[in-house]
Amino acid sequence: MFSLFHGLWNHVFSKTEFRVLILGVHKSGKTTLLEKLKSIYLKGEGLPHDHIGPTVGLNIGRIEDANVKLVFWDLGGQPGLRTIWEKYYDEAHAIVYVIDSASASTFEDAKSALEKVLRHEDLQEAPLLVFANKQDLPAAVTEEELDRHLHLKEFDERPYMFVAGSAYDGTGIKLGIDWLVEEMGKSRRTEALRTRTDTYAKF
Ligand SMILES: Nc1nc2c(ncn2[C@@H]2O[C@H](COP(=O)(O)OP(=O)(O)OP(=O)(O)O)[C@@H](O)[C@H]2O)c(=O)[nH]1
Ligand SMILES: [Mg+2]
Repeated sequence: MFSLFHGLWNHVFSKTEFRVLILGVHKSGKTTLLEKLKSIYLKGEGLPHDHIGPTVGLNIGRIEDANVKLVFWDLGGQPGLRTIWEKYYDEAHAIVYVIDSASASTFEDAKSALEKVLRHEDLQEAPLLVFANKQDLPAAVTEEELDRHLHLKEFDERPYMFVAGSAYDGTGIKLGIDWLVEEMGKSRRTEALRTRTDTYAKF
């Protein structure tokens, strides 16, 4: 009887947990974004910019919003490390793809790496937030210019949104996360992952 009530209690009151991959080419600002996310949602400090080096392994960040728990996986974006990304696709509910909007010379690489991510069958239907980072720099292009450059609509049907922002000053972050949480809440991918977990739980 206790376990029945316990299960019911958990079902009604526990927060849904979503796993979000933070991807993008090296130096686009993924880890800085993760630290800013933590400082905004956990109201702590987060690592100072000058303490953040290139990521080689995996950084994990956990935050809680009003109704959900979010687990972020931040991976290294150097070319030799991108093969590791796909090990995490199968379990992820959504993707945040970070682009350095002030570095036009990296756009082609960012585009082809993103195309590869979106083509992968383990990430089907995962909502995509493209974070046009470093808007605090004068050279930054707008999210519309970036959208035009990447031509995502031409090959992908999944829900996606471009948000301009800065991992330094925090602009765009809440807007992007609110959108992502809403999309994950109603996405077919979330439904598929939930069904899979329920099936495993029966065995
Ligand atoms: N001006 C500015 N610089 C930023 C911003 N976000 C990150 N940076 C800088 O960009 C550089 C790369 O930042 P990281 O967060 O290490 O980039 P990353 O994408 O995690 O890089 P890898 O781990 O190598 O893939 C650092 O010098 C950061 O301080 C931003 O919003 N504005
Ligand atoms: Mg990093």
